[in-house]
Amino acid sequence: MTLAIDVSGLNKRFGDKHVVRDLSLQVRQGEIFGFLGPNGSGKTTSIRMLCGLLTPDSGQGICLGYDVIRQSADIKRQVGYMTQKFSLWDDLTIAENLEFVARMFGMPNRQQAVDAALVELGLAGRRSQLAGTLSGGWKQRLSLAACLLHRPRLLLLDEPTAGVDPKARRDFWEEIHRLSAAGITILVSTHYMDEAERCHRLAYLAYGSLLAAGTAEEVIAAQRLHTWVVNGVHDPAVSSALLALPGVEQVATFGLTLHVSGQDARLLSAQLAQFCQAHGLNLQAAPPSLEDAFIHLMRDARDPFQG
Ligand SMILES: Nc1ncnc2c1ncn2[C@@H]1O[C@H](COP(=O)(O)OP(=O)(O)OP(=O)(O)O)[C@@H](O)[C@H]1O
Repeated sequence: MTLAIDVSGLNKRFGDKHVVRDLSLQVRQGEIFGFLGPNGSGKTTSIRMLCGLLTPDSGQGICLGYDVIRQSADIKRQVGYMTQKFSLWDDLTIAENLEFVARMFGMPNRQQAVDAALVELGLAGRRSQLAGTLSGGWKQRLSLAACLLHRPRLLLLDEPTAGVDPKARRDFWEEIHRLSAAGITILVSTHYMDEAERCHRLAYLAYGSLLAAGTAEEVIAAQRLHTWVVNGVHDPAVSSALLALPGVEQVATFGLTLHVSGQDARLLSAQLAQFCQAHGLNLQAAPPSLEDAFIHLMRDARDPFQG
């Protein structure tokens, strides 16, 4: 197993805000590693520190064989960064956008690299289309092609599929898995559970601290939750009534079903059975989901800026 990233004790402050606290993390080469957590939890800041785009205030580590503090310029050359916003030129065609980026990187054999990227990302048929006229999914594909032009070994994707339809998202993830299989390491920040489940491993951050890391299965198992699903709930008052029962630690609503979780399996099942029988509700045991695990993780996390 080769590690692409191995860092420990990374910290970053902006003014008096401690945005990333003692981050220690290992990412394997060729792995798709997801970063999840609420807005402002430090995902982007962490990712940028890991790959030399931002200097940590303290800490140490290696990325792609280079020191994250002293050799950040060497790391940056090997990184492709796809930001949240489409940042190419609307009034250039797809091919012109890629040619422009290739020139900015000072790449030799520019035309060849652009033609290869167009074919690899399925953009060849649209090479003369203006970028501004593309749908969200195609724009995202063009952004990906642009950040792969210089053949990076590490790819950073910052909420890459926000606002993109489900079919385009699925296609995009197929592409990401193809790149990972070719040995490119991929760090991706996301708020989507289905994307989190497509990552090989993930980290959950809240208020700058790493609360959990591992495969989705490991993150779920570490919470030691037992979950029951209560079906056909139309009355919002049911949720608060359930939350007040002994043994119930959290209730999450998914449409007309409620996921009720706690760590004490016997107490939880006895209380729920009694409640559901009394209220004529259907009750089924279910494996806890990643979202249940994340909600549980957040229960004990405190926002230091809110006191
Ligand atoms: N350059 C900066 N200067 C000052 N504060 C910053 C800077 N960059 C980020 N922050 C602050 O650091 C905190 C963490 O931001 P970051 O973008 O890393 O979070 P995030 O988890 O990626 O959030 P989101 O999910 O909203 O993208 C936020 O409070 C943000 O306002």
